[in-house]
Amino acid sequence: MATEETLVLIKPDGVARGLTGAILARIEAKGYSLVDIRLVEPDRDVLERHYAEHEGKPFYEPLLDFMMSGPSVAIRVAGNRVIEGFRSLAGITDPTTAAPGTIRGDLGRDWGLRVQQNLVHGSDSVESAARELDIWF
Ligand SMILES: Nc1ncnc2c1ncn2[C@@H]1O[C@@H]2COP(=O)(O)O[C@H]2[C@H]1O
Repeated sequence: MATEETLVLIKPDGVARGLTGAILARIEAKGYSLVDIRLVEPDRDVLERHYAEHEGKPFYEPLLDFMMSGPSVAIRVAGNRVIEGFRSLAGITDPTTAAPGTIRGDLGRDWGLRVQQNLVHGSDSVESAARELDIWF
């Protein structure tokens, strides 16, 4: 089976809180490879493409504002079954109830804002990974 690739984003909250190193360490400790990495300040066009499926949802505009509030780190990560593996490592969307042991469960919480600041993003399928890697790299 060909090695899979996924897009991981360390979102502005993770970068601003100085958690980039801790999050990268978890990805590496799990045994995945960092293939490419860049610090990005995405414009609205990039985010509209990335979050197209969420357009019209109540959190859409707050989400785009949040994602433009500071730099993110975009990482191309490779490994066998890395798409589901990273999502397991990240934990569920809501950082308050994400399981301890996961990135969101250990390092995140709800700050009472209109958007869930949940530290990381990981592609959810082979198709999404290809599409998102093309947007960010
Ligand atoms: N119900 C929600 N309320 C606020 N923000 C949300 C909600 N659901 C998803 N999000 C945010 O929208 C993002 C969409 O995908 P992400 O994996 O980047 O992480 C999600 C959260 O940051």
